[in-house]
Amino acid sequence: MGAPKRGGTVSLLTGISGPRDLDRLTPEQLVELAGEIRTFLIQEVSKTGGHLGPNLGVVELTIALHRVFHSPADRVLWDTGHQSYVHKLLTGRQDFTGLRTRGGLSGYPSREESEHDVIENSHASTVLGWADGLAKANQLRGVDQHVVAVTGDGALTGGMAWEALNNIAGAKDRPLVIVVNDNERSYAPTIGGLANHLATLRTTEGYERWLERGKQMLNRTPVVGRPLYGTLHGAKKGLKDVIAPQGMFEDLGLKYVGPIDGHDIQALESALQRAKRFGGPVIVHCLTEKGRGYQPARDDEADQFHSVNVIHPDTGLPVSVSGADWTSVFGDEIVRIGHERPDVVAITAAMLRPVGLKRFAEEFPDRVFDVGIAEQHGAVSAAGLATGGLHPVFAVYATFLNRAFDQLLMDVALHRCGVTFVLDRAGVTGPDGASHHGMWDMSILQVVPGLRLAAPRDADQLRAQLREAVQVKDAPTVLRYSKGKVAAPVAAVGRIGGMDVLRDAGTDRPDVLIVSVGALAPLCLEAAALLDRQGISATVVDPRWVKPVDPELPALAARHRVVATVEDNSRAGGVGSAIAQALRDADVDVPLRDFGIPARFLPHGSRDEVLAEAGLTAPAIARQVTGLVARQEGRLDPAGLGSD
Ligand SMILES: Cc1ncc(C[n+]2csc(CCOP(=O)(O)OP(=O)(O)O)c2C)c(N)n1
Ligand SMILES: CC(=O)[C@@H](O)[C@H](O)COP(=O)(O)O
Ligand SMILES: [Mg+2]
Repeated sequence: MGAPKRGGTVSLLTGISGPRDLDRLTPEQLVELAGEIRTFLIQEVSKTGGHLGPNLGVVELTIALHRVFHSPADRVLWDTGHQSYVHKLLTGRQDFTGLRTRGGLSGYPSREESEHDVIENSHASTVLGWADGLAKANQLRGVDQHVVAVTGDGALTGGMAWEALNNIAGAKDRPLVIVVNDNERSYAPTIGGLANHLATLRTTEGYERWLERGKQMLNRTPVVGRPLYGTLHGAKKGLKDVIAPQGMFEDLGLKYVGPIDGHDIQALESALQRAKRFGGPVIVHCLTEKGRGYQPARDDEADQFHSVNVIHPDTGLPVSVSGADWTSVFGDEIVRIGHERPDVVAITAAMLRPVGLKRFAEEFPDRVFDVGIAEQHGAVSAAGLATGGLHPVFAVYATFLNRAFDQLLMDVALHRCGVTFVLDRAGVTGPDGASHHGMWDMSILQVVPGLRLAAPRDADQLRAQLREAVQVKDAPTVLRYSKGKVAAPVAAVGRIGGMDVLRDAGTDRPDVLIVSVGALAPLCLEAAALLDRQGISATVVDPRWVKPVDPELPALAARHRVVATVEDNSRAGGVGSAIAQALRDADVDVPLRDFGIPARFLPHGSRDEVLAEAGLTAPAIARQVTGLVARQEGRLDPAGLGSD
């Protein structure tokens, strides 16, 4: 029944090896367990970093869910999954020492970790789609299984959530429990009409509590109470209409239960039991508080500790302050541009601060649009803004642009709209794992006619290319840069066409042309130095704008024996592929080796660990290039290049 806690009392949490261990706990013990979990989260996530605020907000909700529903026989699905730490604690995973690091627990559900986990994708607004599909499968196959989808209020601002709700509401006989974890925030307060409507529903909070208390009171007087409760319950609908106007969920045809105090385990269990028995789709609207029980999180106006780095548990202050990052370089430059260009406006998909638009919003409050977690809408509305005479700059994480590809292609590019997309967290990000690596943008964007794509190598280039981008009025422009600290400045030693020469080979018949994309310039220069030690001469260029391929590049390649392209993007269809095609189109027959991320899902770990696993290290590149040259010339043994 659990190991002794400090001070000799027994820890309830360590006695939980699976959800069924919750069944034997008394209501008092459940409250005590919730306290232990909060203490655990604060102590452990402070050491590793992670989604502390969201998880502090779902402690009681997760306990109630796992008491009422029997995972994995029943399926409990999490939207985005960043709030699944408590779920992990209750399903046999209590070693958080390696959270989000190589070999440690993922920061999101993971099928590899547990049979209790289903959705690994950390892109928001997908849970209702998953649940709809699972419920349809169960109905078709006659599987007796409860499906529970937990979605945040923020995730409900995503279009896919409403596509799913439209389907779910259309099937009144298909059981499905939707839990809305309403903490009124995404990072910042959730925007839009939905948030306003949820607020209206919240005001009927007294109604449910009144009903709950009435039921308890009347149940205490069975002779009179029960018939009276039945009368009252019968009057409930009319009463509710008086106290609380019909909500849109009920207008859609969904049974609505709530709002429920999301920190009252008994109220939650009562509501979930009602939902469990309901023979069709039902919404349980739970009111929770992000960061609950941890004052530094509650005081954090920005995002209530949505995602923290390593912090002091007592104060919530960061243990170390990182240097200038790509995001802040962008954030400062877009403000300068904003002062010069009144037509420039900014768009964010519920991530104003994470993408660096806080200062722009402070300086130009009327010129920044938070569209909610709605990247598709962000892209289409950008086409509208451009058509209306403005120049939108849509700042978004590279991986989240994936879902707005069609809108970028068919709304922005087809209509030749001057929209600038600024992709933060491009390339390998690291701790957030497979669905967060921004490794696809330079592949999918290759097919967009007219689009111009830049990969700045350092802060100066980011500032310069951002300015070049917002000058383009008849096509989409894209800038993409990594997560975290900005790369060390790399000066050009010359220019060929639009390409910066970063290293001259020092001979008029160099062996290797290395095409360095974006932030990997230092890595490419290091590889060139290793090659030089082998007597292999290398030119290093940074194309700056990687799409379209610089017209001078084929001729430059023709003056070398081999070409190597190096990019922090999938190899499949990336910049290397585009350059290879340009060489073929120019009849330049020079062997090309494209270095990039293999076309597979990469697990979480540090950025350097994942890049190394992808073969993106200087020794690995130099070794392979040596082999290529050797094959060309029957020269040198690549083994002489040292280890990674
Ligand atoms: C498509 C997409 N866009 C942006 C994000 C970044 N993101 C992660 S969590 C989050 C806020 C989610 O808010 P909500 O659904 O209310 O959950 P809460 O954190 O409040 O529990 C955002 C915007 C994402 N995961 N997916
Ligand atoms: C869950 C989610 O999508 C984001 O909160 C993600 O964790 C972003 O992390 P960083 O902002 O730390 O890159
Ligand atoms: Mg929320």
